Amino acid sequence: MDHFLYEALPMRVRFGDNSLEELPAELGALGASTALVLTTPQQADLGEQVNGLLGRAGAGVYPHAAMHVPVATVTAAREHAARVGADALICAGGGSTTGLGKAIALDSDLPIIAVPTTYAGSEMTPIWGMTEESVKRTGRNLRVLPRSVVYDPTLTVGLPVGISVTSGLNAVAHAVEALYAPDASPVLSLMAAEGVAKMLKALPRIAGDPADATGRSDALYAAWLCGAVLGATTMGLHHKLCHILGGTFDLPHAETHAIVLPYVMAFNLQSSPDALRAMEKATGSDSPATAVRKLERSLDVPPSLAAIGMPEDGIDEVVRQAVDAPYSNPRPVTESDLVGLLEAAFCGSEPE
Ligand SMILES: NC(=O)C1=CN([C@@H]2O[C@H](COP(=O)(O)OP(=O)(O)OC[C@H]3O[C@@H](n4cnc5c(N)ncnc54)[C@H](O)[C@@H]3O)[C@@H](O)[C@H]2O)C=CC1
Ligand SMILES: O=C(O)/C=C\C(=O)CC(=O)O
Repeated sequence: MDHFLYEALPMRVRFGDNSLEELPAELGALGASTALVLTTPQQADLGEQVNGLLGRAGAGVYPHAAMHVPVATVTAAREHAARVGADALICAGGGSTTGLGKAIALDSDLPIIAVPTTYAGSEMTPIWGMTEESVKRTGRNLRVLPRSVVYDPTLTVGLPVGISVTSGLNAVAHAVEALYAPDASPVLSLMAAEGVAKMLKALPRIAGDPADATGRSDALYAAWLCGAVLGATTMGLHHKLCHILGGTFDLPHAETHAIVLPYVMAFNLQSSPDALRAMEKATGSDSPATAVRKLERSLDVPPSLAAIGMPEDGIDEVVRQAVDAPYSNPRPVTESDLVGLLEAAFCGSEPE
């Protein structure tokens, strides 16, 4: 057995269809009396539903969460939470909504209950992120870790197939990087491999029928596993590139992850035999990067970074930022490696 350190994160999870109804009990378990519900503008109706469920404990809905957590949005949200006297936050939505709650909690210590409706996995991590002047900063702090997570697969049925697929691949990316992280451990690797296998099986089911109950439940369970391993390990090259791409060009988070993933897998897995073996098993292929890319093409994931709006002359800037402040990685990364990888992802050529 390897030598490793495993640190469990303190958190409660409720999982299952209609578990949203158990939200008031979760708020009670926190000892909170007034919760502000955060959503994106697109999910304001869900916010109203959640606020209604809370009865007198509902402090209203703040429907202004935005992708990549702009600092100006955080400042306004913090002021609003203080104004309404909230002593807890409910984040009902995807990673953007959880991210806004975390940014508020970073300064205020307000406890968070997350009700995830995508597969991003932020609800399982102490990682926060904020974007200012086109630069995304991230950090880790246990203050932002949700105290409780309510996973209700019925809330994901309306997630459009396109976002379901790319969000699921965002989750897979967390697991891939956890498999070769410097702080990987056997327990986390089991969770990561199971998360990948379950997610890759669930996505075609969801694409075939967005209301498929097994597909939705398995995908959300996989998202939990993948988010948990992201929260417990150090991110590598893949996440670094996606954070730069998202922050610098305001590219959509999940699509960016989905597009970049097979290229980083092709680059990194050969340097980590254990991760390679786990991914071969999880994908059922002796070429996991090709298998993931093939699945993406069959599920209509945008084929390239160019297709989601990255400017071609942006590659140099991404390389500069990635070299300036690298994340840990199993394989040493040179500038010319990065240029090659980004050019391939930009054009959508086959990952080598
Ligand atoms: N800190 C962390 O550990 C992590 C943070 N993130 C952050 O999360 C953000 C991206 O989150 P995502 O979940 O990919 O996207 P998102 O939260 O921006 O959601 C994408 C869109 O889908 C809508 N939506 C969400 N769930 C829906 C549902 N069930 N039905 C219909 N519409 C729905 C949202 O309202 C939004 O318009 C990024 O800022 C990223 O950095 C992502 C992963 C981990
Ligand atoms: O890139 C990811 O999916 C994981 C972490 C983050 O997005 C960090 C953040 O909250 O910005």
